[in-house]
Amino acid sequence: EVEEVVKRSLINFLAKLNGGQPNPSFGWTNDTDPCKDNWKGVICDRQTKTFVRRIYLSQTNLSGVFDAASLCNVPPLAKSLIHIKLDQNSIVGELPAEISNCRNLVYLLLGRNRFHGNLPDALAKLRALQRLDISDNEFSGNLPNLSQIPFLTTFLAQYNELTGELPSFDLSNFVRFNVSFNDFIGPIPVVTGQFTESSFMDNPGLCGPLLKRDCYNQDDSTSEDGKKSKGVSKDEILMYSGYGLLGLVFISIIIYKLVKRNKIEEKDDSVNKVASADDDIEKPTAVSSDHKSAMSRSDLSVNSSESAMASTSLVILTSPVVNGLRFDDLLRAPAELLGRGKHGSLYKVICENGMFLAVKRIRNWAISSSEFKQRMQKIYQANHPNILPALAFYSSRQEKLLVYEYQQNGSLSRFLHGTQTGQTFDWMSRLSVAATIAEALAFMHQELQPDGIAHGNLKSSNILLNKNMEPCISEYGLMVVDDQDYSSPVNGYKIMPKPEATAHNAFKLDVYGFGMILLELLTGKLVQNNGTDLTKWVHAVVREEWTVEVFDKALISEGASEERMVNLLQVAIKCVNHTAEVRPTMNQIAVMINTIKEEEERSLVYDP
Ligand SMILES: Nc1ncnc2c1ncn2[C@@H]1O[C@H](COP(=O)(O)OP(=O)(O)OP(=O)(O)O)[C@@H](O)[C@H]1O
Repeated sequence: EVEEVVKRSLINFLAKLNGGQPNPSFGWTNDTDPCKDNWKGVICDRQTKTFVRRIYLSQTNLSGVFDAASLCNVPPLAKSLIHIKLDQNSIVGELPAEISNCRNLVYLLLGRNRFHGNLPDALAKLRALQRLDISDNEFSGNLPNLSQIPFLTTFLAQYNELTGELPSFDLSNFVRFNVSFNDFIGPIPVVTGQFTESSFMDNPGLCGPLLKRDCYNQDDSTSEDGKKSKGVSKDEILMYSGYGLLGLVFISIIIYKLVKRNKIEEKDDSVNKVASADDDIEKPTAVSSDHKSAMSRSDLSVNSSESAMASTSLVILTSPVVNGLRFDDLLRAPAELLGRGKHGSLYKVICENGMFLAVKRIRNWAISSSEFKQRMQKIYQANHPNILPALAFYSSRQEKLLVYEYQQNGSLSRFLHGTQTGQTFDWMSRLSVAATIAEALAFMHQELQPDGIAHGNLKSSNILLNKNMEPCISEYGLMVVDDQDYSSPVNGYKIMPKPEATAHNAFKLDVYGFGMILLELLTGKLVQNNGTDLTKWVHAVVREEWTVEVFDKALISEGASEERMVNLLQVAIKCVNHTAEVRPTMNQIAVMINTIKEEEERSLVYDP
């Protein structure tokens, strides 16, 4: 059931929208449940029906105020809400700054109402926002810096009284954009492709080639002799390009010298930079994760033209942690290579503010930048607490960078197989880890099924333990599973399913990977064990008869329930079935594991 506090706040929210009166015809009442009792316009998550995802109250004769605080200052609601649609009503008042606490909002549609006043600056903090419609209201003042919102693709603000300059939107990302019929001034953003004058019309102060209004001559449109000046003269262009050329030569010389010096210094320096210029010729050997090298600073690890261009193009997703971080900051920071796989390298990077980041660098991934961005957007929006979110990303044709928070407690693989930990990993903890990962994956699969985005590389080294020792799945969706990936062993697993190229099978491949993680948890054995294949071995042992031999000795000596270990083993065996089609879905798996976990919990309560 939906939490009581959420229910109360929703009822309060609707009463304010309705001019202070509760509206019984909407069915939002104290004695009913928002998710189970058909509250008008309330849509909840499909799986558990316990959290409110969308509020759709378009065209419902609402004429009160939008009390954002009663939605967004209530943490569970603020976290779960992704859509708010209130367009085509007669809502009055301002848009409160509290809206920025609903940080997972993807749609905010407020068009065709009677909102007035300034838009809160905090609106720009809605990092997940994709569609913002404030059109046909009476909003005034300047726009917040909405160009900071990485995935905004629809912005409709026509028919308001907005003033000031437009933020520097990158219109190539937009599907719909309209700021016409306002009082904006200054240059319009660079317009590519589909947008025409109609997106900007009726703003007398706007200028730019599209509007046939020259921005250079806005204030001083006539020269002394009364003729219209043509902006920058030919002579000036020649003069400036001369300076530019000279500058370029000068910079190239400096760079050449620095690179030379840097290379000499690098000879004895075992430190790896996130992007060293000669990375391509480095031998592709994996460096063990406990490789500890002396850190040193290097301020030239990428050619300057790339870094200059890139300094603006790191897309920051979660602002508070990495705000202001630039691509070239990353390249310059001291870094330690943690691993180099078939698909990319992973670096531990120390930021200037002392924060540790993990930066995944993927080269030559044949995916266009816009496709990649869309993919990141989808994953970011799915948003589950046990999926490690990327803090930022960068994409160019040659390489993609993903920035994650570094997890000091390492991976599940290290925890299970590492010798140094000295901590016991008991049965209940293993079962909880399995249940948590299963649930998180089931959630992600459900959210991302329509887009065909599976994890693609699920294994115990991609399950990280956060500071509370809870498992978090990292690198979700960084691998597009294609024919080739199926035919060659991924993850170092010996037995791989036959080539199956559909997106559907990418999800089944995750199920296989999850099954292998279960086997690791149960047996305590490494997946890649000098040719001894874990699934083959497990199958062989199991074929004989159900036997305790397969289980980790630590679990046996702890006295873990054999019955429940066998139950979990059966789930694992279903997951690693050679025929992808007969493997269960992650949702079914999550249910099975939860049942086992509940039985375990009951036994803990009742057993003396
Ligand atoms: N955010 C992170 N914090 C701490 N350690 C991490 C983080 N991400 C990955 N690691 C660890 O760094 C090591 C190297 O990671 P990397 O992703 O390169 O290796 P991999 O998962 O074995 O291979 P690949 O994912 O390329 O198939 C792994 O042991 C992994 O557990």
